Amino acid sequence: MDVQQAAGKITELQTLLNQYGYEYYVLDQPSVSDAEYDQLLRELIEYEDQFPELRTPDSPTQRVGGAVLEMFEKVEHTSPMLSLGNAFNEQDLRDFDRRVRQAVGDSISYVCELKIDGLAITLQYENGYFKLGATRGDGTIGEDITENLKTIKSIPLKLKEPYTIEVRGEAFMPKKSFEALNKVKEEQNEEPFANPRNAAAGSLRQLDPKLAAKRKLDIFLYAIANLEDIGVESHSEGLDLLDRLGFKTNQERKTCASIEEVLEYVESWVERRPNLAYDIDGIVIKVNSLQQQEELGRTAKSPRWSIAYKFPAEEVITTLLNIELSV
Ligand SMILES: CC(C)(CNC(=O)c1ccc(Oc2ccccc2)cc1)c1ccc2c(N)nc(N)nc2n1
Repeated sequence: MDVQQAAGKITELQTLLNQYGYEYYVLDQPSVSDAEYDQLLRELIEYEDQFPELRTPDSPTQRVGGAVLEMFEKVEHTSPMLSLGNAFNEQDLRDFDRRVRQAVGDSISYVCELKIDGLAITLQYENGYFKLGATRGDGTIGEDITENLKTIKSIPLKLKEPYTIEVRGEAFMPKKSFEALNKVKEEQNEEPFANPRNAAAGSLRQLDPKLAAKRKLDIFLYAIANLEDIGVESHSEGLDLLDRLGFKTNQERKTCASIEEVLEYVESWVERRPNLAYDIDGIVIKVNSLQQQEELGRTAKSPRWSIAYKFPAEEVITTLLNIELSV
């Protein structure tokens, strides 16, 4: 086979495998069996080994490529990775709503999102290609963990449109992956992880990407950092754009027209939380209109247009139950 024919075959396999990977890891709607996917991937690896000049950065074979690192390089975020103020009860949420309405008037729409219990990360794309991924760090300086993030199959190596965009999200370990990992650790007499968040943090801190790849991490994206470059009017429009570009966003989000609706949404998740495939530690509420976000502004650390409602920590409930049972 000459290089022209190989180029055609490689492009066809890369496109097919990236589409199958998107359906499986982002949409959770696989259209082919694992066996068929693995067979096509083996074929692509063979072609790329024969014609290495035809290997491209977005090829699915490039996900677990990185060498073992000595350390992680520091990286300065183009815009700060802000943190969220907390609300612990209904009154805190009503106070937040009152502050918002005093500042921007009464025609408000909120977006409610699950607060995934993982690690905040940022992903930078240039003309649609994944360039760099980093941890939050102190909000201004993080660590470059690009090679480890490439092993997360739901992170696209190439977007569906050639955007230059920086997105923020939460990397996490699904509950099933956490239980399987701890089972192996116990079998090997190793210290198990206390919770999926610690397991995800430990996995992303691995200097060898091959170890990170084994940890089956996942991600939900929840913000665009360079909104001024992207022409959207609302936060929910921004999230729909992320879906269109091929990112994985959390589909449980809900646009609410009032704080009453927000309170109902929060209440509904107290019961539904145990059935989720991943841990959440709260609900994030954001003012939807970007113009109103601008008017509300931010403090040095966090936006005034968003707040995180935190569920009571579960261990507190268990402890209280134990005390009650023991008396
Ligand atoms: C709202 C924001 C803080 C992200 N937004 C930002 O980090 C951010 C960063 C610069 C911004 O604007 C600036 C641009 C340039 C300079 C300064 C600020 C605006 C928002 C946030 C934080 C944590 C979240 C979480 N755990 N779960 C969900 N679901 N959403 C979350 N959202």
